[in-house]
Amino acid sequence: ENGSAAAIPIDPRFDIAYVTPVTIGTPPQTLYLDFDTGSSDLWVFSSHTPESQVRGQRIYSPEKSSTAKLLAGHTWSILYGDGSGSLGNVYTDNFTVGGVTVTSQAVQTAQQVSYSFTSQSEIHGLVGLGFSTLNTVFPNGQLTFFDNAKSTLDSPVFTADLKWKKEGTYDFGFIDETKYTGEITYLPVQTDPGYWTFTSSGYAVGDGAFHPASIVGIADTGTSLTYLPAEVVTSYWGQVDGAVDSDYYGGYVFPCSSKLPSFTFGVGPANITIPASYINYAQITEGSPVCFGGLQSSSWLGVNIWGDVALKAAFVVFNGANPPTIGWAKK
Ligand SMILES: O=C(Cc1ccccc1)Nn1cnc2ccccc21
Repeated sequence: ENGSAAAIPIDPRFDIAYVTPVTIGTPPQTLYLDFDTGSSDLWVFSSHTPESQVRGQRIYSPEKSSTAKLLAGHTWSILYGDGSGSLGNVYTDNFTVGGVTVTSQAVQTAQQVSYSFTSQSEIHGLVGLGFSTLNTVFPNGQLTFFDNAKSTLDSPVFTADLKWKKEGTYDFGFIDETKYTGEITYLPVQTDPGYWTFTSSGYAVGDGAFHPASIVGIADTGTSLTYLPAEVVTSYWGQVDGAVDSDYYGGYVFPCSSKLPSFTFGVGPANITIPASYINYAQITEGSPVCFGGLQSSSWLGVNIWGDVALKAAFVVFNGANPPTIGWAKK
């Protein structure tokens, strides 16, 4: 059975993250979760999360679900690249998103969450859509929702149609031709260690010359911004008067009044252009004349990340066939 679900920005001012409604258990408990191709744990705020760490989030209570089963002796603990993290124990239960149901999905219940999760009341947990090799459940790693659902889908794919400051969609099992223009360019995916890793064929700043290059990076719906090699972001921000890479603000900032160039990245023989407006990410604080860039250096990360700033400029196909591929189309 195929499905389609909304990807809703959690903040109307800028696209920090997107959440998608899911139901867990019997009777169904509805939570809004961050679908994240950059990790592979499905975890939720729960009745096991200390009240001091819950601030407005909806919680999953397995004890109120007649279909919940404790996965005895299993625990999990995850640390994300931005330093946030969570840990807890594991149940299996019915899990439905956009009409696609997995009857025995591993649902990781949080017994601890870091402050950055406590502080974001609109995110009630995560659904990892990376490869299941990254799952942190011990002693037996669990399968992602997509890996469990794959065999019931018409096609082993899901697509991301994220939008700038608007609601987009995740589709499961089919490719909606009305959501993109032209052709989809498919690229090989490196599945080790478990991210959707692909190689971009280069970049251009604004209307400037295209620079052929091999930029290996991950397509990560769980990361807000896009982090690329220093030489790429330096040539981009070099075109913006007053832009500086600020230690104080932790990245490239620029005068909000600046006219930014667009940014184009190669996908095989094709390319995707990120409009300047997506790269004018946000004012440092409400009303500030200083703005934070959506394109940042990856040099301190050790990995290039095509986050939401890039993904929302395209229609992206995550093809879970063997071998997996990733498809990019304009829209
Ligand atoms: O952890 C990262 C990569 C990152 C972002 C920003 C700075 C350094 C590294 N993204 N991510 C992917 N899924 C996530 C889930 C929660 C938090 C971050 C998440």
